[in-house]
Amino acid sequence: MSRLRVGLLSNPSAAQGAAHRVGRQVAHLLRLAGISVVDLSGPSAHVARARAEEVRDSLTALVVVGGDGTVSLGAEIVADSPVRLGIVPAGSGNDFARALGLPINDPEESTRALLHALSRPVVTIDAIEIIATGEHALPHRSLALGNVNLGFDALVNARANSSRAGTTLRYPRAVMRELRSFSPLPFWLEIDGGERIEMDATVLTLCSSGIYGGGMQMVPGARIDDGMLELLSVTGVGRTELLRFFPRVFKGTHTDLDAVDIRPVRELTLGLRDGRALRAYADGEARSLLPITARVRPGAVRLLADVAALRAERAVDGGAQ
Ligand SMILES: Nc1ncnc2c1ncn2[C@@H]1O[C@H](COP(=O)(O)OP(=O)(O)OP(=O)(O)O)[C@@H](O)[C@H]1O
Repeated sequence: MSRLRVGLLSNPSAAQGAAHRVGRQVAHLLRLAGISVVDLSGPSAHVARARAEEVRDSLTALVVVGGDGTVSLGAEIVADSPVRLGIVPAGSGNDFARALGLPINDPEESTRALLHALSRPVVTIDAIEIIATGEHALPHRSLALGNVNLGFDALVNARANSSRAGTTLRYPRAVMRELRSFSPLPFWLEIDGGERIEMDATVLTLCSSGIYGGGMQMVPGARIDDGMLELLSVTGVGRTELLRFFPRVFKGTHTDLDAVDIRPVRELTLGLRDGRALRAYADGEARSLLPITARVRPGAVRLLADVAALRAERAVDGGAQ
């Protein structure tokens, strides 16, 4: 038996229950490969987190089985520790896994990739720290690995998460419902500690991976390991233009439109000028109400994935298409 000890946290609610079965399969395969596996899954995210935090320092890696929400839960548990974060995509959207180029819907291939990465050099990636800064806000801090949604797509995310529609229809339906009543949001922003500026934006997203919403390539050039974030804003567009804009984001061809601006950012503080209650969403999960500060935490998470090999594979696949 190897001395490697892996904690496995599968989210029984991800992808409407499918992740639990995948978690059991991955645990079995890891054990067959001689890895000591401790199951940290729990009936709630809160219980699973407590179990994982209790044993964290005895682990080589924490493997999370679920979607983007479970990945960010895992990132919060291992951030700033030597424990590596392994990801088995088993959620509905799996956008962060897509950004990494991980195998999707293939537990055996996922396990092979984890075992391979255990013998490869450690790769670190950036995290995004989100802090509530409102005068009356309860102290709240969370981490995300993918993106923080602050505009139209935060409203869409809120609606999609509360929808009973099936996974494929949930997001497009929420887009259509939100579009009916949407008008640009009156933000104030302070970028990298600079002066306060005003911006009426439709879409406003702080990106590390740049991919969300089930494969939307919002910022195609974003990198998860460059110590920077990208602030994407879409301004000056009405509902009809926004409707035309959305299909383009799946190919990432929207970035040359005049309405779209992408700028590198390390830290962003923002709120709404009209004092409306708007909640930020990150990696598909509800976070703090605005105002918030969100900042990059360079190299905060050590990944259990051979990112270089995954990138090379993607380049070959891309070239072959
Ligand atoms: N027992 C549990 N363990 C871990 N997380 C849980 C648990 N029960 C509920 N959750 C919550 O499940 C929610 C959704 O998880 P996740 O994002 O992984 O799946 P998904 O929504 O199907 O996938 P995606 O975000 O990729 O579309 C998260 O808010 C997470 O906190």
